Amino acid sequence: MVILLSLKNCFQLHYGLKIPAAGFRCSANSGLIIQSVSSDIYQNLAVEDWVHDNMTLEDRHVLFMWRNSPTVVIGRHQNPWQECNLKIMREKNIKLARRRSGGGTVYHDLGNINLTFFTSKKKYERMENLKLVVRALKALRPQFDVRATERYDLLLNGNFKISGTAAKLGRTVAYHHCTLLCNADRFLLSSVLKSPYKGIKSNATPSMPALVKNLFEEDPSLTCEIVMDAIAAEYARCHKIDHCITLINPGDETVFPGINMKTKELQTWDWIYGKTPKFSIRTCFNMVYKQSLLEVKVDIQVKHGRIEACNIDLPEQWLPPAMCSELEKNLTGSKLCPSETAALASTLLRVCPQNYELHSKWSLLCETVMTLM
Ligand SMILES: Nc1ncnc2c1ncn2[C@@H]1O[C@H](COP(=O)(O)OC(=O)CCCC[C@@H]2CCSS2)[C@@H](O)[C@H]1O
Repeated sequence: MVILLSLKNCFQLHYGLKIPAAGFRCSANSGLIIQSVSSDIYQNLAVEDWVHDNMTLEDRHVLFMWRNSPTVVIGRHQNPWQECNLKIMREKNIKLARRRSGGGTVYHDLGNINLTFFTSKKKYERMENLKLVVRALKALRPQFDVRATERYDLLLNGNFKISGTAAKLGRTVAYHHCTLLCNADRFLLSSVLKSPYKGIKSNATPSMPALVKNLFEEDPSLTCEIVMDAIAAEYARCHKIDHCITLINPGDETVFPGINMKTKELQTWDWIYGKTPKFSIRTCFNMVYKQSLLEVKVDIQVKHGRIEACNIDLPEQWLPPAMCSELEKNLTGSKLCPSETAALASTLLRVCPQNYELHSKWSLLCETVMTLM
């Protein structure tokens, strides 16, 4: 059963909020199932942050179900340049988000369900949650062969990953969240989760690529709504609560005071790219200029997503060293970001000697450096 309640009523009736909420009353009911009406990753991750930061969950638990428009979600300590193809993502309008939990990189679209299990830190139990999902799927289709692994993935037919897990343990509240691949675009998934950038050295958490499959490849008659309803039913049965899904709007400040600030923070360049652990790129390009081939070596140190040091090595007779140093100097301190580099390159071109050949060589060099971003 799905009901559209204002969460103000719902949370205020059922939950202890740390922040004061007018008319707050706490009922004996100990569990709640909510589903987001938004398919925006930043808003949905903000709901997780909000519940984590504002709710006291002693003896209470919440299941949050949510789906997103096409997005790549990296773990808290990951490097997006190392994990995904940022160029394809920009071309195809696929968002990039950094979540607060650790672990690897996954692809989301409306064919992927996300489940967040909130509990007190004491009651946090990833395997129990995954078993609940397995039971729900078995209740729907008893023939499904879905099992949880030691690393908390769900595998279909023993080989194919359909779910990945990550978690965040706060001081008192914890959450375990996982994906469930139902009918996501597998072609996009594999093309965006391949990094084209070579020569990256970093201590960032690497992902563990796996063979994936969609659950609906086993039974195309299923829909995400049917699956979410089955999971809600099993959650309700286990926690002895009503099988009722409360729809929430993560943009509603009257229900989630302060949530829009959280959403904004998750959208910032400084959070998504700037939180990348320090890394270096050492690579070599072959540039073609007037039918001749020349080699460029690039060595870049990146800290907080910004170029901390940069060395570009190319034949002196091709470009005056002073111009090359000018580019290095200007790149230092700037974001590892193609639009910032493009703006910087066009400013530099305006002040560079009015010589057609030098202009085109410098443009080519800037474009080449931008392919790293
Ligand atoms: N949506 C989805 N579901 C399952 N597996 C996926 C998915 N997308 C990619 N993959 C596969 O998992 C590996 C990465 O596995 P790895 O084990 O490195 O990482 C994870 O599983 C992280 C799960 C995070 C879950 C959060 C829940 C809500 S927000 S994101 C990737 O290379 C693909 O092979």
